[in-house]
Amino acid sequence: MTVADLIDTGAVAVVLALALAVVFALLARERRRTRRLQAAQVPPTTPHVPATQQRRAAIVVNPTKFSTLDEHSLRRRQAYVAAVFRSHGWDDPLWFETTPTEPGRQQAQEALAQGVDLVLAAGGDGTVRSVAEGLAGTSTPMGLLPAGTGNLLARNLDVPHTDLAAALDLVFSAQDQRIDVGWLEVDRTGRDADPERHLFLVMAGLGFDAAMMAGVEDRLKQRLGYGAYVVSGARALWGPQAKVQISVDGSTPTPSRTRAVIVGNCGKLTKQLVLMPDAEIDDGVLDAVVLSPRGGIGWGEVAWAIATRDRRGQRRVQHLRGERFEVSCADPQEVELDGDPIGTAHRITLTVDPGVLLVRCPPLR
Ligand SMILES: Nc1ncnc2c1ncn2[C@@H]1O[C@H](COP(=O)(O)OP(=O)(O)OP(=O)(O)O)[C@@H](O)[C@H]1O
Repeated sequence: MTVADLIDTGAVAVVLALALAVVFALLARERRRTRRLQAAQVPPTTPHVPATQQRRAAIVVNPTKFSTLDEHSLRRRQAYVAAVFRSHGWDDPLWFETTPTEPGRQQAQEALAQGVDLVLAAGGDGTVRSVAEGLAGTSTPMGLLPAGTGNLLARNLDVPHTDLAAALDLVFSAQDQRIDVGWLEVDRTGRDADPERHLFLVMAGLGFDAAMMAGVEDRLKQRLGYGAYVVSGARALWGPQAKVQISVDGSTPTPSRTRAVIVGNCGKLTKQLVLMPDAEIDDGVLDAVVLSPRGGIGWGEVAWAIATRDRRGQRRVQHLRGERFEVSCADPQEVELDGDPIGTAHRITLTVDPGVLLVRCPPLR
């Protein structure tokens, strides 16, 4: 064996050793995590609370968000959640499953009819939004057990979105906060006599961001999680500008050529990425951002304005505030509701309903 062969063999051995070290470190971390989770899933002891004083929660679950769990793991998780409620002196929760046509509102209303003290939405932002439709205007609070990809409301309210035990802890330690809800009216043809009306909690809008959401394929979302939005966003960046007219609180519509009009009840996309730095979920107004980049440099300016949380706005990024936004467009544009694409429309109207939803979450500020 020559010296070169020895060096080659040595280098291969070092690389293999490093690769093995990484694999073992990852396995050890995974084992520690599993042990921690199993420890956390030991049912805690139950205090005695007379049955007549016991409170009860309902949990509205989107089963598609747990489809990777087998029947046994699903039952174990349900048993763990019930044990946590009992350990706090609550009755076993009532469980409701969503369906494609009844994604949460009806289940929340059924839970209300049964007199529950709290309704937890266990799913993504679509489930949360629909449960909120059932609870808005009532005195029953909504809690979150986030199980989606974006979990935008949970991120905005600082509710843990990757740790079931921490999200459950919050149910028993946090206070109820009043938040605003937004309403989106969708006129698909520009002449709809009876436009669809949807509640939103985070943001709704049309253009680039909606096209990006519409472009996220479910398979990619399962494989890449949040990364799927990045892939779709990269594809949607190069679409044409849309001719829109924007009216705020009844003002004369202002024409503009834009890539996106996004109206927010709150403004965070992730902890670091804040699209509307002034948006507060309990201030009784909506914030909006109008993005009008042209070409790569324009997108660079938009990215810089968002990354630096620029509040003043500039020619490519305009910030607006108001209680009622009307946006109409010459050609139909993709519309998005809390991160979910809902098809195209010629005109959307967005309004705010201040403080009508109680949410159990950390203090808002
Ligand atoms: N039992 C069910 N079977 C199939 N689809 C369902 C069922 N229940 C609800 N859905 C659909 O799930 C969607 C709502 O999903 P959800 O909001 O929980 O996650 P998401 O919006 O996909 O979240 P994310 O994008 O963050 O993962 C709705 O389109 C609803 O019709």
